Amino acid sequence: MWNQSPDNDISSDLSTLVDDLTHLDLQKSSLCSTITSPTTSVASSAEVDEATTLLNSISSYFSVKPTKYGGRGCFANTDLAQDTIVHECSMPLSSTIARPFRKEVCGSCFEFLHGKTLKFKLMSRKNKQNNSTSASASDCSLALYFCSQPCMDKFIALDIDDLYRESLLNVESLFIKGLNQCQYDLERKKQQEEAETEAELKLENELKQAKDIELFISQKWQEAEINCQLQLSKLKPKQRKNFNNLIYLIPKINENEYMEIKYIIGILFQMYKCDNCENNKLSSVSLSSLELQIFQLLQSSDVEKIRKYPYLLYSYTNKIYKFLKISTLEKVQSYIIPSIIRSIIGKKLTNAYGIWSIDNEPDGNKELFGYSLYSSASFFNHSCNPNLINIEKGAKTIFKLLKNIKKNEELCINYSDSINDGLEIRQKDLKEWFFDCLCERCVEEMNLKNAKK
Ligand SMILES: C[S@@+](CC[C@H](N)C(=O)[O-])C[C@H]1O[C@@H](n2cnc3c(N)ncnc32)[C@H](O)[C@@H]1O
Repeated sequence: MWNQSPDNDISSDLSTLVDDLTHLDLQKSSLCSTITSPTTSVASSAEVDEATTLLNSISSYFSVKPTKYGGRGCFANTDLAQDTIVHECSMPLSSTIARPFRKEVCGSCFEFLHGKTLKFKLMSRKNKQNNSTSASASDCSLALYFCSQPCMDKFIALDIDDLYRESLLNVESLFIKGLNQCQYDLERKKQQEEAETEAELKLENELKQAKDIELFISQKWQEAEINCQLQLSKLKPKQRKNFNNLIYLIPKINENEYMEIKYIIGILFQMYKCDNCENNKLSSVSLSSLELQIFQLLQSSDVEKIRKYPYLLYSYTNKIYKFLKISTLEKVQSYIIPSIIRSIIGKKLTNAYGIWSIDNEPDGNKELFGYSLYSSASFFNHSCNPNLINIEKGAKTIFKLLKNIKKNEELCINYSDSINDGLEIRQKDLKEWFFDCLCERCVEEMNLKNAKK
């Protein structure tokens, strides 16, 4: 779904500087250390038990268990009646809105008022501090938008020391600065674009030739870390604090990358919050802490995605990672290490839910505003004959049974827009989630097709 090619823009080719990847001294917070690399996790039996307990705390209506076609799914604990609400998430762990809709879709409840600019604006508190490290410091026009005062208040209440607000405004400001920079210096823009295309193609070719693609991807992430550290090490600690010295190191990002960075910042903020909030008995903190623990158990699909869209490796490592590493506020810096950012991106790929306009557009078209991640709602598999539906009510999402269900039956939603189509179209559509659909309906139709041959 998020597969458009990134723009060609600023980058420096420092990939040859990497000699020894093992000498990285990476700091990890308590939460970071429990997030394993997306490809190299070997769980102990105690960890497996802990994970099972956690997954089974999601709902009393179902248990998360292995499916016969691979991976995990949700299975009814008892017979259940149609219309039972088997799961409910009050808000996502993180969400992101596409840039064109940032003033029109509420930052709290995702309300969209037919394209009207929302009235409630939250600006940076750092506007008056000229020497701040925040990029949003001098730009009063930057804001986060909400549909109502309660929505804005809710956002403020969930924030800590304005960290989330300032981080999001930082991204906005840097995105705009990147656009403006190119506008004024067309020659530089052209050169940068050419250099970037070249670096991207080089990486794609190397990727195609790599014997071990997973190892290659891991190495590129480590190189990205080293490159960032190298660039930053050229600045004195005092210089690093002045945002104007950093701005030229920050890659220009495209709109997909902008959206992804905002989603990542949301997760990083939740990590910071859970690690640092003194009063973690607050219901909002304990709720996100649970969702965050479940988040660690989600399936990651970055290798499959990069295999299909090789240009994304460049986007992830040389743009998104670099942008985060150089621009992100100090408090979340310790979370910006390859394993964490890679894992956040990888887990989004097959687990995020689209944020859509409600189905009442005059022409019947739904518009995609962005995406959100609800960890505890990420274990429902797809079926072309679903027995469960997810209903979005603002930022809240509920899961309701479409049929009566027998004990041990799998609860499945519909991921695609093509369940009314034939087998081939459905299978092609679902390939975007990197799987061959093995739901009962597909298996039956495949068997029928094979019998006719
Ligand atoms: C949101 S996750 C669902 C939970 C996942 N099975 C797990 O173990 O984490 C989506 C992924 O589950 C698998 N999946 C979902 N529905 C499937 C189906 N009908 N047939 C085969 N695999 C499916 C695919 O790997 C897909 O990318």
